[in-house]
Amino acid sequence: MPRKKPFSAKQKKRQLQDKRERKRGPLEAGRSESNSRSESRERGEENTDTSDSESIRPQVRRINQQPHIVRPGEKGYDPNRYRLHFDRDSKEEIERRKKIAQEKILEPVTEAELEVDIEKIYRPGSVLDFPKRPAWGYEMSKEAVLSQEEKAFREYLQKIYENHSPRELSYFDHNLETWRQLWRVLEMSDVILLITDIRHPVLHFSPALYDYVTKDLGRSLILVLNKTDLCPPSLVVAWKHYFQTKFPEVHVVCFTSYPRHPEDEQDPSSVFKKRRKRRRVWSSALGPNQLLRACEVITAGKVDLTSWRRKIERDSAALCNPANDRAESIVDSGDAVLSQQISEAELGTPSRELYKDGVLSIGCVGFPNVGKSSIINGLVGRKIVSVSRTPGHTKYFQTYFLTPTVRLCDCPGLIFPSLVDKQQQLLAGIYPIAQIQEPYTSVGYLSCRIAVPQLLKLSYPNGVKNGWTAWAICEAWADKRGYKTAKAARSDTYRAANSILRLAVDGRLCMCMRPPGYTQQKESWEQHPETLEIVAHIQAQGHPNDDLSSGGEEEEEEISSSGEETEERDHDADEEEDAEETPTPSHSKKAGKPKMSDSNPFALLGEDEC
Ligand SMILES: Nc1nc2c(ncn2[C@@H]2O[C@H](COP(=O)(O)OP(=O)(O)OP(=O)(O)O)[C@@H](O)[C@H]2O)c(=O)[nH]1
Repeated sequence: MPRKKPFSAKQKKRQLQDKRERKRGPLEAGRSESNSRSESRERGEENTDTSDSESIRPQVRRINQQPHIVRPGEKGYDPNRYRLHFDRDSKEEIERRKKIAQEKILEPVTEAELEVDIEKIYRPGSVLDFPKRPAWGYEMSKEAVLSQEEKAFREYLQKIYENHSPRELSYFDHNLETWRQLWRVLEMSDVILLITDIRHPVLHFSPALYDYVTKDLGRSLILVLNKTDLCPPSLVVAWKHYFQTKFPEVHVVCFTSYPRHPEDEQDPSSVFKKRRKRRRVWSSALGPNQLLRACEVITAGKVDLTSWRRKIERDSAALCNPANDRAESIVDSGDAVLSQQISEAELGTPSRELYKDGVLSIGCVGFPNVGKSSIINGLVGRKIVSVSRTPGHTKYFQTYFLTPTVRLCDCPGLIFPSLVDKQQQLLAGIYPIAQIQEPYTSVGYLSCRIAVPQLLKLSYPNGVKNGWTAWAICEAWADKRGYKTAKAARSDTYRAANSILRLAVDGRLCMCMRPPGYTQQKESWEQHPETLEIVAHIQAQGHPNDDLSSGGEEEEEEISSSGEETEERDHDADEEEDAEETPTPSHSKKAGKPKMSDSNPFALLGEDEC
């Protein structure tokens, strides 16, 4: 018998990789075959001195694979087929950007460059559409429906790539399975909540989806400007007006799951503080009342929403009376939230009747990481959906009954194609940071827009005198945090870059985009009656941290070296878990004090909307 040839781990890895590539569809194979193998090598080169480069390489490859679609129960079924999937950059492109990051001295951009117009990035009416489900019916076989969808999806991608070069295109989702989730949510929802992050709302608002929902489906669309705690009230007001003017059929609601005081964002030391979210935080979300009001306007009495109103009143009473245990009050009041698995047959077609069985179905749709799951928790008043700072955490849609007449549906994050700068997308948190192929350009992009070296209190690293490059910022942050490579004990710039990007995505290094003309009219937005009213309201309610000891809603914690290390790992799913283990402090002392969470200051923005 011939002797077995030795087979190294590296060869085995290559063999598995080739096998996976063979399984991929022709479109994907054609596009990425040339650089797929070099990808891991290139990541290796990039991180030869990065201790965790080995573990990152397979992740980087994984995110770029088009999943091989096999049904549950069949051989080769891939439970991770809903993962985010984008086209990837070539090795040459990455090398080019890395060189620039090392050499180019960063210059701050003007304030006006932070302004973004949706027309420029989405080109409404162009091929930058989202894939729509081809017409189907129950008389068609499952195979026929699937193959028709696959064909339509291939054509959709082809059209985009025929009209735009990969360099000008944003990252967008190439995974048909994720779009299928959106189709299901659209088919079963009466109202669509399009959730956006207030720091980059135009990035997250697809005009194609707006048109499809309001015109083709004849449904209502509520735009949620979420995470309003991260941006000054004047900017929230300006964005609200921008969307209402451009998209007249949209209902705008402002929301935050973690209310905080505007003073906090001016405090540079807050960069070094980690906001730890505690169990009771969900009950203090700002916005449920306004969302209810928008739904009341939309349904115009066709659905009985009194159970939702009663729930909000009860939750608010429970919050004002901390002696009540929140969980008990929910169970006692019969508000246990039922999650529901929906079968294909139950979904119905887009033309299904509105408010079927007297139930209002609300579909929560949006980019990854905009806070869809957090909004669901905020509406329910407690954690029912897991939340993570890693985008793409929600993998498949799930429905929950908020009350017997209101059903919520959480959709996985979707990335619509656009022409927005990829760096802006990365800073908006669409891509798992641990899997970014080249993070330095994003650090440079951020540093041209906010004063990163000052905010992080960085000193020039050895040999740097003439100004900051993105690379030097990462080196200085690595030196400050003590990030060293395992092999050569050099400054671990790759890890430092990841750390800076995490701070940006979390909002501790906060970059906010602005609507066109905002800079010129900044003062008038700051003096806008709606802004002044909101500021006065917030100030009258006091600082939310005043009652931290009483409510246990959040706590700011200095980042320690080791603490950040835990955070650096990509396995940060379910960030609430830590907090759940932390005992909730007693809340007897300041129970009577008014809280910011008692009412939503953004409710002042409009009678029926914000
Ligand atoms: N500051 C702030 N952070 C928020 C708010 N809502 C959510 N977040 C944070 O944003 C991150 C993403 O929240 P999720 O609710 O998991 O977002 P998602 O849209 O469901 O994300 P996917 O599962 O990727 O689709 C988490 O780190 C949350 O803590 C908010 O109102 N304010």
